[in-house]
Amino acid sequence: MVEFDDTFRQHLRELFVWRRDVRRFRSDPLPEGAITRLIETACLSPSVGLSQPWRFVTVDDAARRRAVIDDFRTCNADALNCYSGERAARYATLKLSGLEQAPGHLAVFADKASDIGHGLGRATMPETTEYSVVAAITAMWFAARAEGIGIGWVSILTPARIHAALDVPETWKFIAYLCIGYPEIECDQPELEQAKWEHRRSADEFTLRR
Ligand SMILES: Cc1cc2c(cc1C)N(C[C@H](O)[C@H](O)[C@H](O)COP(=O)(O)O)c1[nH]c(=O)[nH]c(=O)c1N2
Repeated sequence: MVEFDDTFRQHLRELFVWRRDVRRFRSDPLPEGAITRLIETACLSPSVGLSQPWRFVTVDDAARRRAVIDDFRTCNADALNCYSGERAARYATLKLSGLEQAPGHLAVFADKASDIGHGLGRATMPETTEYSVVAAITAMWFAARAEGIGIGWVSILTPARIHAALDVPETWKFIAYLCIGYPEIECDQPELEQAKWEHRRSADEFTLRR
């Protein structure tokens, strides 16, 4: 039996407050085995029917990384073109990935074909496979922060191009591309809030009572 005391709960709350999406990384490498350890923690996450549908691809090959970076550049330029006026000018100032600097690159997929879990919980909601993978990524995000390691989620990418660049099975659905490394700074405010792109709202705004 493990008990968590008030001090632990306070630290846990601080972990939630101080976790950030990191786009600015220091160049020092991650310690040996750090990403493996984070993956092991992620694998403790809940998953529909215990299906464990997460699939991780560590990307070290320079040519594959280059293909991902090139795709990000194309997608980010296209995204900029979707805005106009002051919003476009603000978008152009945002740094939306640390792909060039991050020492670790990790792609995460959901295996839609696996029969682990025997389909439990997925018959009416097949999308719970993807939800399970997102739950694992979130766990990894917090576990990393607890070690002083930053993670940045990059979604300004074309799934088909990531598939091709990484040569993974057809049945794997692309969920996330994560940049991993030590952050340049630590902060308790989202970078997009600092950049005045959007602000955090109170939980009341998102809660209905019935
Ligand atoms: C599914 C998903 C996808 C993305 C993100 C997050 C999530 C959950 N975020 C990070 C996002 O901008 C960030 O979480 C919010 O701005 C809040 O900041 P903190 O995570 O609290 O620092 C993100 N950030 C970024 O710079 N480029 C990106 O492509 C993405 N994509």
